[in-house]
Amino acid sequence: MADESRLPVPRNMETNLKDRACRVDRQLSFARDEFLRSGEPLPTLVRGPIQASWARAVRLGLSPTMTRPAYVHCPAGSSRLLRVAGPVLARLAGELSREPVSVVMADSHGRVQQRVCGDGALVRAMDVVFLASGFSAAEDQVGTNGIGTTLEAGVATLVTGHEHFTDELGAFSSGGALIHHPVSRVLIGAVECTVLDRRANTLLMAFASSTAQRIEAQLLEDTSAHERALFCDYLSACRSTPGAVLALNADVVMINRRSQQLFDAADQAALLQRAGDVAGSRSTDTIVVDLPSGLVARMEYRPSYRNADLAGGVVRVHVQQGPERTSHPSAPDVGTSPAALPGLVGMSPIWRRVGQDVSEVRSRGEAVILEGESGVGKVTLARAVHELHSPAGHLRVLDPPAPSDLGWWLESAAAELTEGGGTLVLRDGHRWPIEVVSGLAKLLLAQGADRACPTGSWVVLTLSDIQRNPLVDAVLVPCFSRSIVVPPLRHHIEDLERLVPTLLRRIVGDDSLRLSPAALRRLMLLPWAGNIGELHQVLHGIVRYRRAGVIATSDLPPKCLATARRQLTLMEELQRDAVLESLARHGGNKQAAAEDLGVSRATIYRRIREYGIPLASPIRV
Ligand SMILES: Nc1ncnc2c1ncn2[C@@H]1O[C@H](COP(=O)(O)OP(=O)(O)OP(=O)(O)O)[C@@H](O)[C@H]1O
Repeated sequence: MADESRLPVPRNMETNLKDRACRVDRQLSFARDEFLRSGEPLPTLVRGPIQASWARAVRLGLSPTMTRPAYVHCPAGSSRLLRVAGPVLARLAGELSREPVSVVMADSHGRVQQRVCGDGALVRAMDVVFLASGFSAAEDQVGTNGIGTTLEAGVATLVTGHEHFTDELGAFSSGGALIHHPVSRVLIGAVECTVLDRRANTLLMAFASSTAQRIEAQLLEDTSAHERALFCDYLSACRSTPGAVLALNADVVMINRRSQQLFDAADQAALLQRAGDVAGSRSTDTIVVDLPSGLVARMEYRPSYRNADLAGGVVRVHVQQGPERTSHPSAPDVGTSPAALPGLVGMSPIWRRVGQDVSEVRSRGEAVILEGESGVGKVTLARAVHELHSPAGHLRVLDPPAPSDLGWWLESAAAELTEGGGTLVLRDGHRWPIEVVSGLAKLLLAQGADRACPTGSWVVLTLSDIQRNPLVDAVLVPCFSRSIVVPPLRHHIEDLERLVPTLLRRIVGDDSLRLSPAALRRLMLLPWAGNIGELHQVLHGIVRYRRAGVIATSDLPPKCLATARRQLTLMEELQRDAVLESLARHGGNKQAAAEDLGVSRATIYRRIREYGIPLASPIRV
């Protein structure tokens, strides 16, 4: 029998098909322009999933003209998905070597991990629109497209021609399919088949789906081997250790009976969280953890391998110290650390160490840079060290100057430097204008403040370790002999137990308001990107509603109820808050929240899991 796909298409039929496809694409182009102008989709011309995707792009403020998306270099073998799917994609590359079609695979965040394509023209066209390894194809970066929209909608999606949100992608059509972990069914990526053709072609989706299935089958084989290797290491640790043992990787967690006997549920959760933080590491590590119950535990982490691949990690846990601290809300905030830095709260080893380092630098009179994220307590630390060493001395904190105050600011700095005997804190140097940076560098060099300070004035410059100012790095940093990093709150989260009562007392003025142990445990799970400053703001917000009694978990603001395991980007925080607010509006109904946000129920569940949004807790806005 003749192969029908090879039969010639009659000429006039081919022309009719082409005409029809061009007409449909012109209509789509018109509908997209109308949508961008009026914000109203034309439902008869635009399919529902595409309308929802356009609406999301507009909500995120994306431009219909493509800008360079985020880029993260992903070397070969750098992720498990890449390593396992590699052979599948290599086989496909062979099969497709003469076809004008490409296969693109991305991780669950939409970052392109690999692209295979044997057609030179298509490769060049994809390079122009950044559809290449390392670049993000997430919907929040490039709008509607085969990968991003499939991930966002949580279902296989076809995007053709002007259904793409950006003009530049309008020449392509692509079908995307999801890749799930074959055991846990967690979403781990997406695969897209792309052609340089505006005409819809559902075969693209079928091809993408079958590629995703091939990758999942390969993952299943790999998973069993990894988990067997991890299990062997776990058993051998259990046999050689009488104490608690945990083993984990991204998919499984094993915990022995001894762990359950030694630790209560909150301590186990804290141990697992800490273990999760180190579990991706290839080197052994030992960390000391203050647990919510007051126990102090030492965790010894050892990576577990299958051949050269990391299969997970095994952690042996030893209890170092029994509960010793009071959880009474009025734990004193002065003199609590052995270094006895006045007004400085925190007993964790890392916090005491930084206090000691700054204090030693002050003893030698050396000018110092305190570097760290916003709100970590750089100025508070400088103030405390000043109080300890020269309580009668004079302390001046100079905030970044307003443009009209540059002259005044430099004069004040010069006066402080010459007066001597006190402390000058120059705050947030990364935000200073050029005149101040160079003016201050001259002053410091002239005053001899580059090394031990002859005048006795102790100079402290605070800098962000994230927002760098190249001029400050080049001109001002060399004027200081020491630089000390002040750790983010998440690195000494155990100090929260003392910080919260202190900050509440500062805000309310007495001890009438305290935090319940459950609410404290919840706060200890948060990443605190804005650090102690953010904690202060959150407590301030709560005090507006409750001025006395006990703050329960339900009194915490929605963002504190979500517990993502990693630091979220600004965009992710916006997405998390949108889900939280929508769930609150719809009484926790996920279907209604999904419809409200124009995403699938699967996406809502994925976000809930990824951003740690609690399902059982009451959510209020
Ligand atoms: N160890 C601490 N003990 C008590 N309060 C603290 C501590 N660290 C910080 N705070 C409080 O947290 C808030 C932020 O601290 P601070 O202004 O010192 O941070 P910073 O790192 O200098 O901030 P920025 O980077 O924004 O200049 C202040 O309200 C401060 O009182």
